[in-house]
Amino acid sequence: MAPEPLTRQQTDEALAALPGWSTDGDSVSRTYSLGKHLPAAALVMHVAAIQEELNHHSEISLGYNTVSVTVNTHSVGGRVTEKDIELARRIEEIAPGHGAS
Ligand SMILES: C[C@H](O)[C@H](O)[C@H]1CNC2=NC(N)=NC(=O)C2=N1
Repeated sequence: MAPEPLTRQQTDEALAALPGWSTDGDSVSRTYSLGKHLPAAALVMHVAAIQEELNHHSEISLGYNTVSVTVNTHSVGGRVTEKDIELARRIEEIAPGHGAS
């Protein structure tokens, strides 16, 4: 069953517990800074593994020492759902271990 889109207020409330994450109303996103390129690339791989586990996938981009993640739920027409918040929470759990801030 497809998840229900969150209202903007529900999204804002969920992101209040996820510092650094923001929303434009249609997706949630965060950019992480890391010291160097390879640790940033390692974070991308770790996020990719989590995404496969959750079967929920972000747009993720790798810079020299940055990783940017943007996600919404395609199956409900590109709206924010609890699945996006769950992915954001999971990324927050592992990002500090990569030296990301
Ligand atoms: C068939 C497969 O389960 C779907 O395409 C999954 C895969 N990953 C997904 N990722 C995101 N962000 N939204 C989806 O609706 C989605 N659906």
